Amino acid sequence: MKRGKNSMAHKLAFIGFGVVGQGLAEILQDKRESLKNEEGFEAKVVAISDFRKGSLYHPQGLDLEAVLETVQTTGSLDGYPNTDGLITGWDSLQTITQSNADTIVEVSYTDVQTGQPAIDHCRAAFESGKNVVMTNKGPVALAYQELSALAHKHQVSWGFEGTVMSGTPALRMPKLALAGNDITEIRGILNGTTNFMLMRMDEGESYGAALKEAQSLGYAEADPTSDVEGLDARYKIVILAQHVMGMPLSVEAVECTGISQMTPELIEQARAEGKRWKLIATAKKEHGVIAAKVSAEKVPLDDPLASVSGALNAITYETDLLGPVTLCGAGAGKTETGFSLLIDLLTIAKARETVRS
Ligand SMILES: NC(=O)C1=CN([C@@H]2O[C@H](COP(=O)(O)OP(=O)(O)OC[C@H]3O[C@@H](n4cnc5c(N)ncnc54)[C@H](OP(=O)(O)O)[C@@H]3O)[C@@H](O)[C@H]2O)C=CC1
Ligand SMILES: N[C@@H](CC=O)C(=O)O
Repeated sequence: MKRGKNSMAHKLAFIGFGVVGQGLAEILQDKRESLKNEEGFEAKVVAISDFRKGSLYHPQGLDLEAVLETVQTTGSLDGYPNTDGLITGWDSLQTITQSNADTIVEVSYTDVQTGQPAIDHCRAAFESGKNVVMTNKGPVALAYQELSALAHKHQVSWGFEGTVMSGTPALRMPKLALAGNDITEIRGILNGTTNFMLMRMDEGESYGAALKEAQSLGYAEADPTSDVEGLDARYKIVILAQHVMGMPLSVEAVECTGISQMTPELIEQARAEGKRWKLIATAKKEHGVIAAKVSAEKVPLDDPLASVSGALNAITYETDLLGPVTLCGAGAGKTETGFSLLIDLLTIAKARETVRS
C-alpha cells in the first residue's frame, strides 16, 4: 500500500559507526526511494560521532553516499568533503545534546560490566527531548526501569529491537502479536557468534578459526569474550525477562557459562549420543519468581533448536493461550541488525504521523 508523503525528514545522529551503524546507513541510502514512497519515511543523517573514525555534524544533513564511500575506503571519516557549515570533532555527548537531531542511533560497543557510556548517552538524549534507537544491549539490560521512566517523562521513544536476535522481532512479536498471553517460559539460542562457531566446529574447524570467521562476518562483539563466555546471551535473556515477561531480573542473578571450554572431543561425544551442542538461554517464571540461566547444552537432534545453524537464532515462548510459539531468524549481521534500527525508526515515524493527524 502506498502511503502519503511525510513532509518532515527524521534527523538522525549516529553514536558509533562500525558494522551496524554502516549497515543502517546503507539501508537508508539504498532504500531511500522505496522508504519514501511506500512508508512515507524520510531520514536525514545530520551527525556521526565515532570514537576513532572521527565525527561530522551538518545541521542540513550529511551526504550519506560520500560518508559511506569515505569510511569504507579509508576507515575514517576524516576525508569527508569539507562543505560550508560542517562541524567536526564533536564527541558523543556534544553530538547528542548540541546537534539538531531528533533521534539518536546508539550503536557503540556494548560494555557488559557497566553499560557505559551508552547509559549516559540515553540519559542525555532523553533529557534533551530526543528519541533513541539502539542495538547496544548494556542500557537495556542494566538500566531498563530507569531509562523507560526517563523516556516516558520526556515523552520520547526508546527503541531497542536489535538488542535481542538482531532484526528478527523477538521483542516486538511477543509484545504485539502475543499480547494478552501469560508468557511463562522463554528458551532459545540468542547468540549468533557461538551458534556459528558450534556449527563450524561440528564441521571440523578449530575453535580459534571458527571465532575468527565469525568476527570477519561482523557477528562478534568488539570483545568476543562476551560471546564465547555467554555474557551477551545473559544480557539478552535479562532484556527478554524484563521487557517481554515483565519480570525484574538482574544480570548477576543469571547463572552463566559459555562455550570457551568446548573441544573436538566434546563435540564428538555429543554426536555419538545423537545430540548437538547449543548455547541455550532460559528464563522461567514460577509462582511469581523468575529463574534464568545460560549454558551449553547437548540438544537431541529432534529438538527444533538442534537444526538452527550458523548465525541464526531461535526462541520459544511458552504461552498460556497458544502453547509454545517459536520464532527463528537472523541473530547477528550488518544488514540484519541495521534493519532492526530501521523498524524502530519506522515505528517512531508512524507514531509521530498518528499524533499529527
Ligand atoms: N554486529 C552485530 O551483529 C550486532 C551488534 N549488536 C550491538 O550493536 C552495537 C554495535 O555493534 P557493531 O557495529 O557490530 O560494533 P563495532 O565494533 O563494529 O562498532 C562500534 C563502533 O562504536 C564506536 N564507539 C565505541 N564507543 C564509542 C563512543 N563512546 N562514542 C562514539 N563511538 C564509539 C567504535 O569506534 P572505534 O572502533 O572507531 O573505536 C566502533 O566504530 C554493539 O553494542 C553490539 O553489541 C547488536 C546486535 C547484533
Ligand atoms: N555478538 C552478537 C551480536 C548480536 O547481538 C551475537 O553474536 O549474537
